[in-house]
Amino acid sequence: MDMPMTTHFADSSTGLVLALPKGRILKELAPFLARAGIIPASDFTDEDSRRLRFPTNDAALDVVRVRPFDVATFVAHGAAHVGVCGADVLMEYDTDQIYAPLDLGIGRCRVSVAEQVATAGREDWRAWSRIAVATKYPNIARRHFAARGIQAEVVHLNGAMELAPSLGLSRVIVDLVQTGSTLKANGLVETEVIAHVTSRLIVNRTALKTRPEEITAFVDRFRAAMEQSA
Ligand SMILES: Nc1ncnc2c1ncn2[C@@H]1O[C@H](COP(=O)(O)OP(=O)(O)OP(=O)(O)O)[C@@H](O)[C@H]1O
Ligand SMILES: O=P(O)(O)OC[C@H]1O[C@H](OP(=O)(O)OP(=O)(O)O)[C@H](O)[C@@H]1O
Repeated sequence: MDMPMTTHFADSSTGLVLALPKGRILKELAPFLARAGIIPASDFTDEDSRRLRFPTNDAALDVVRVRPFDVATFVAHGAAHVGVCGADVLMEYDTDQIYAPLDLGIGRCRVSVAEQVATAGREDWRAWSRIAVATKYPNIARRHFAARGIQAEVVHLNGAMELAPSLGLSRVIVDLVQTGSTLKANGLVETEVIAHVTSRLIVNRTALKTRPEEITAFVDRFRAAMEQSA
């Protein structure tokens, strides 16, 4: 993703900031945090709390709770030193400022192409030079179709992609699929898997260079918590 990359580190006398995604990953992540001995302030899991930054039982670690895509933005800019996000977000964000040392094995799903059951297999769009694609992953979609010599005309949506084909907004969608029930409920069928997705622990590369002991200790703490659950 093209963006000016500014790094905003507080000096190294301040603690680390861990960016976590609100929503479904956070629920799956909770046992890992507990096993890693990270206990955020009690209102962290309170959906009604308006607080966004939370101290933890470790005076050298604060947690911030942000939208899943924004975890990558906070970590890439160094506003957070470490974070957790889906591989889908990393593929879309596509920056060398983020290092992803640990696959947490949670948030398992795939990024796929889907189309209407009614049209699937009738006209082969694979021979077309352009195709309209509804997605919240414009970069992934463009790259995927470009590799097949097809120009993706992206309709950028933030949700409810499944409505797009039946309402004439696009021919196909690129979205996350886990059980397939959302596709099925909306008359769609998965036609190609672009990538398998799990959540990753991510690290800002500059922080890894400037604060190697702290960051390595943090990654090791997470790795140990994962091994305990294996
Ligand atoms: N059905 C699913 N099964 C498993 N993992 C999923 C599924 N949907 C999303 N994920 C993973 O969880 C991450 C966050 O998805 P989630 O649906 O919680 O947020 P979102 O709807 O993308 O966020 P926002 O509120 O910003 O729109 C995704 O980036 C992906 O890695
Ligand atoms: O294959 P399934 O098991 O049906 O899961 C896939 C659905 O999960 C995600 O949506 P989510 O539930 O996160 O809602 P969202 O539209 O708010 O992202 C994704 O965008 C799909 O719509």
